[in-house]
Amino acid sequence: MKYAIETDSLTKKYGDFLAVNDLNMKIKNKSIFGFLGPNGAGKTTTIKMLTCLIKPTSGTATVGGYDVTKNPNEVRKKIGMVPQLVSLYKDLTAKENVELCADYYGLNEDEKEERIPELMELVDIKYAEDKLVKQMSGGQKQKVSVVASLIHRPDVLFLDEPTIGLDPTTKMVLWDLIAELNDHGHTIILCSHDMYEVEMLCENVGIMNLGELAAYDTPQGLKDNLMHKNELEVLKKMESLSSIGEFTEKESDELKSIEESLKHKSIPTALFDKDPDNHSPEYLAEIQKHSKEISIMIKNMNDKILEDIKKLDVVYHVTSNQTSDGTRLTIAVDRFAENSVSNVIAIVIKDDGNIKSINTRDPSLEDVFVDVTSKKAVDKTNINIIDE
Ligand SMILES: Nc1ncnc2c1ncn2[C@@H]1O[C@H](COP(=O)(O)OP(=O)(O)OP(=O)(O)O)[C@@H](O)[C@H]1O
Repeated sequence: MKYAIETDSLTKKYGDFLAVNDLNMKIKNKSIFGFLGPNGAGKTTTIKMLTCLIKPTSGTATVGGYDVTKNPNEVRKKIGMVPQLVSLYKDLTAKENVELCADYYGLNEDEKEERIPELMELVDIKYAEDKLVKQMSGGQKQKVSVVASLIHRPDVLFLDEPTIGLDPTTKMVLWDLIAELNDHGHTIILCSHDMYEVEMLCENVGIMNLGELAAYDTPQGLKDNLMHKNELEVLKKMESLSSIGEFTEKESDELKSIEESLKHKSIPTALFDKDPDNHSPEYLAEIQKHSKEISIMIKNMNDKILEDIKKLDVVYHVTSNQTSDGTRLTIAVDRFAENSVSNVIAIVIKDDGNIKSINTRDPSLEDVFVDVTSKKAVDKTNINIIDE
């Protein structure tokens, strides 16, 4: 079998609302597949159809070679699911939870005796098998969940944000585990908002947006497709007051404390870089008095630069963030358009010479995600909830 999962025009409507629209997707057997998309994109609805929790409105899907509508019981034997919110019995021990799951799948005593310790060893949770779930940490519970989901040796394992909320070390242990499970021949469907996790683990990635499969490729293939976009990052120093031209400069020892107090008010602070030791108390008092106006003036300057940059037809999008040491402009420009980068830089320099650094970088999976999902959702506030 080449594909663990194949969908054919798979569609789900909640009332009139199309949650999944005509999904055609193939997931290679024994691969790790990253399933991405913004909140509400339709991932969970798709997974629910593939795991036979809800029925498609139209279209079909096969999982492990079985049709989800015609042979749901066969599909259920082929799959395991680790939900986002761990669903274990809190008053039972880890081992008791796993045994319950084994009973659900009809394993006999010999099978239980063989598989439970084996899996507990594999995910390194055997040491805590007699601990009550309510006394376990998030990472320990997640591992018990994984053991429970694997007890019937499913071909296809669905993991819904398996590492959310875990510390970096436990995350790495789970990443190793996911790779190891894949080495053991399990196909893994990984829903995650962690781009690093997806990029590191997944052979292929599908990005859902507004109920449709908006992109599907290897992580590198997705990034290559974005190569026409070049990300330009400009870090501007805090503007000096002299560049705004409102105040005179004289010496003062109070400079640092004023700078600090302005910092706490989240107002740009490096207003003093012409000659930092050269400000009079009157001047500094004046700064404090006018700090609100000053920050508005600086914002207006930045807005003007942004407007000028946006007018260039080689620019896809611009964002501006205030950081503790200046303004960070992130500008996506057309890499292949003539002079695209230099035209943008010319505007930034002309309007404001306070440039600290300018860098370009290649697209990341996060850039791909933003690009693919930038189509905005319609207002869905009036949609009725349909119980399934
Ligand atoms: N039972 C339901 N009744 C009505 N609408 C629903 C129902 N379940 C989901 N939806 C809607 O279907 C759309 C897709 O939801 P879904 O849960 O599949 O998204 P998702 O991609 O999993 O999002 P998230 O990342 O937030 O979990 C959303 O707009 C959601 O509001």
